[in-house]
Amino acid sequence: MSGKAGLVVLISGRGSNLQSILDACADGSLAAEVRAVISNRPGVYGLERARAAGVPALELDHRDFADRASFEAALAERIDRYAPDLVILAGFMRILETGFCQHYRGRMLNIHPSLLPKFRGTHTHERAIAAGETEHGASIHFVTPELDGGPVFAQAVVPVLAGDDADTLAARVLEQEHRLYPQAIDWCARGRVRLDGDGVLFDGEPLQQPRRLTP
Ligand SMILES: Nc1nc2c(c(=O)[nH]1)N[C@@H](CN(C=O)c1ccc(C(=O)N[C@@H](CCC(=O)O)C(=O)O)cc1)CN2
Ligand SMILES: NCC(=O)N[C@@H]1O[C@H](COP(=O)([O-])[O-])[C@@H](O)[C@H]1O
Repeated sequence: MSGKAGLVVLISGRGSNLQSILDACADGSLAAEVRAVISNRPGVYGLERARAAGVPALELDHRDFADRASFEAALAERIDRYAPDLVILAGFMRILETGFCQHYRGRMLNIHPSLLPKFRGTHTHERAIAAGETEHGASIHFVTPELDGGPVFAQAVVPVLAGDDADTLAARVLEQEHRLYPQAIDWCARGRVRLDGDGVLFDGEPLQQPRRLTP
């Protein structure tokens, strides 16, 4: 037993957040090890990142299954072969059904590119600009059946600058995502953050507001 938390990371694309997690595990700033990476989309670059790090890289194409439930049953079976302490969604672009969420309740995290509860769903950067927001950012939350509705316990904030478009804002947020996710996972890996009913305990105390990453 290495004493490190075991992670299985689910992706659907390029995997830059996966890379930040792999790098943090390698430099020791994250007390965890990535035991496997699973993508619902074949051939994505995130799988190359996993292979380059010597981590098992699996493809499970949701389009090969008759329905969402059968895909998720197969996904859970593969995840559970690695007996993870935490399941990490890192750009995993499938809505998960209740049974799957309950199976991993309290040990499945997601990163969302907005300051939840603002801008749940997709196209968050465009929507933040259109809404005239002066601040935007990313959130880490426990995954529950309610899409992007799980308890948020960590956030990173960036300014929305004059002249920003979705791409420039997304790039500014992504830079902070790469700092935020490893820190948030480390808090969970060390038992400092725990799901408590519909809330979160941080060092045993109810968390009233998400912890914000210092700039
Ligand atoms: N039950 C939950 N499932 C998921 C959550 C969650 O909080 N509860 N977080 C998402 C991540 N996510 C945003 O952060 C998100 C992912 C996917 C979608 C979506 O509309 N997916 C479509 C297909 C899109 C595609 O395949 O390109 C779908 O599943 O039909 C919205 C938000 C992960 N899942
Ligand atoms: N709704 C989920 C969602 O939009 N997640 C977002 O997808 C991107 C994945 O990038 P990556 O593959 O480079 O980590 C990240 O910006 C993440 O916040």
